[in-house]
Amino acid sequence: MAKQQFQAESKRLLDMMINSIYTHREIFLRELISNASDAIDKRHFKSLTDASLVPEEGFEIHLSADEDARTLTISDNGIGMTKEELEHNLGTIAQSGSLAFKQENQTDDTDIIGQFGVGFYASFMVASHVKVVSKACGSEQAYIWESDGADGYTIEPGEKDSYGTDIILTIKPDPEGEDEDTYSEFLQTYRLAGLVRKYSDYIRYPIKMQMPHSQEKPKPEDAPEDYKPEYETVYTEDTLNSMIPLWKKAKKDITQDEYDEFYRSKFMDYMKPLRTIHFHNEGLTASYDALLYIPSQPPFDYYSKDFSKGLSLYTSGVMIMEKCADLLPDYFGFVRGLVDSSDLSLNISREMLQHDRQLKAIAISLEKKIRSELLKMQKDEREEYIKFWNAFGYSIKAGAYANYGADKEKLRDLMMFYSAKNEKLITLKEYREAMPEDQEEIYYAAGSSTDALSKLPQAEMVRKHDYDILYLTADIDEFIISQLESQDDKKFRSITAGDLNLSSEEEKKEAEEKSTANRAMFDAMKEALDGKVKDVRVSSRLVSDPVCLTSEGNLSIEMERVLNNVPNNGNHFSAEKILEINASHPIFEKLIRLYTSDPDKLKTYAKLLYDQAMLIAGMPVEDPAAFTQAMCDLMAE
Ligand SMILES: Nc1ncnc2c1ncn2[C@@H]1O[C@H](COP(=O)(O)OP(=O)(O)OP(=O)(O)O)[C@@H](O)[C@H]1O
Repeated sequence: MAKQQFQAESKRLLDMMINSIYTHREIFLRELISNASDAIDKRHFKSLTDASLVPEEGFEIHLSADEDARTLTISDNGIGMTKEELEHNLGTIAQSGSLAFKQENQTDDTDIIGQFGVGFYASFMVASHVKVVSKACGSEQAYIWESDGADGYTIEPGEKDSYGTDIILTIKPDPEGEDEDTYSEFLQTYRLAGLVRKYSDYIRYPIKMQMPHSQEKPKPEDAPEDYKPEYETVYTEDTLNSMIPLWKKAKKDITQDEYDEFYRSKFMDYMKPLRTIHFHNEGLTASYDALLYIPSQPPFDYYSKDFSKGLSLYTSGVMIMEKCADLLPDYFGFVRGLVDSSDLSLNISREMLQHDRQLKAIAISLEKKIRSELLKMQKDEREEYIKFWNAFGYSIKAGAYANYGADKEKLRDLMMFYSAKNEKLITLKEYREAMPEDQEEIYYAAGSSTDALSKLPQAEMVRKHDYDILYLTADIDEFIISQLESQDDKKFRSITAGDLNLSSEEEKKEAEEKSTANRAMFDAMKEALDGKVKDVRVSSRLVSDPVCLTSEGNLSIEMERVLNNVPNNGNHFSAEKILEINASHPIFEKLIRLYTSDPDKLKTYAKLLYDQAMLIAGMPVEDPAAFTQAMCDLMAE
């Protein structure tokens, strides 16, 4: 048969595949074994309705290596491939028959691994020639697919006794002159057995291979007195994988490396997980094993609507749902892993599962466990927890804010905010516990960065009292804080809103008197600001800075900025702003003088002071050109 060309894109892909997708060429074996396991899963699935498809010998995968011929064969008694399937699945890279099978059969009732349609081609990283002999279940005829790599493949009729597939790799010759990085290792039984244990230990079907063992020869009857035992190599067919899924093994028998490797291969993450949570739960409605991971970073689409959360759901080691969303609340949507419960019926349909009482009970206990593990991490491994918080804190905060704060109490203790005093993230409880006796409220300031917030004029008075301030730098923070209202009886209070009650009665009285005495001047300034502020007055909170903006009412200046920045938002939000002037700053005397001598200039001063206060508050100046012009005019005087 004439050689067929891979599709043009496939050629390029194949080249990429061989040279760049995988860093370790040894993973070709994992890919081929996964394919074999998928193929058996498919036959297994079909055999549920057609008993004739159950193989007499049982489902199994076989490996055999021939060092002389330099061939490695991976055989399975799975579903096999027809001529068309060989053409379609192996002639087009990125064509996954396994994905199609799942879609056609509308089933998740299998543990099928393949989905991308690229794994098979990893063979070419180690093989110069690949031969696939396959006989599809129910077919009379077997077919042979052969290829040397990028220049194409052939398909011819062939001979095969039983259903299934043999993949025969001709292992590349070792490069001359190099003693490392050889290919021959992939012909050595111990190396192959090691790879199976490393990558494919949890494959549910036995992976068998003839393994050499050294055995003492029987002692001859006429053995001399000084007879020394002799040994010979015998071969036995061994099962290489433990088959017990990783999560079914005892925790003490699993190393962190094994957990990590399982995570990486199952969830396609090249980073190690931040935390592994493996536990068994005995429940009233359902008992289960769970193996959960907290990734070290969010997947690229985590904060988009394309992301779908969920845990794999197994019943007795068989996956019945790849991503069961109901097992995780949205705010813990970053958790990856699986749950295995033999209490769920195998025949249960997906629709039924979604409303299942057992499933709900599992979800509730999973949530509790995740929360308590996170709190444990927060307490005992703060550094790790900060990593977690930086990666997924937004998810927790959004969860606390969603649904009018329905879940906020569950999430409160997990939250962290930046403490000005400690110069690091702390919990609300920690803030509360460290509060001095005389501190009435929990202070916070919201803005774009901790640096900008530390320079807020309003912060000086709070710091003078030696009170801590939480710097809220994420857009959502202030909304959450207002939803949380208080922490252990102490209310949250923005340092830029309302009266902080931090000045003495005397100071307050003095400020009020000065405001009243200069009412006419302040009204003139307010008028010059044309509705931008609700009032101009003498400040009782400023220490050395000349001006600041504060707000009254529920909307803060920072909230105004956040809300107005929401795209396609038809409304314009406006906080009730107060321009506060420091009466002990020389500018105050100047304003008084201008009020009588040059009322027009007072207007310019009012606008400039307002713009400056806006800038300090991290807000844009409305008319930068006018602002600059007024500044320059003043400078030129
Ligand atoms: N041993 C096999 N028996 C039956 N079909 C197979 C076998 N190996 C591969 N196939 C078919 O070839 C397809 C392509 O395999 P390939 O390994 O390239 O991709 P995949 O397994 O679908 O996805 P992934 O890239 O995620 O592993 C599979 O989906 C499957 O339909």
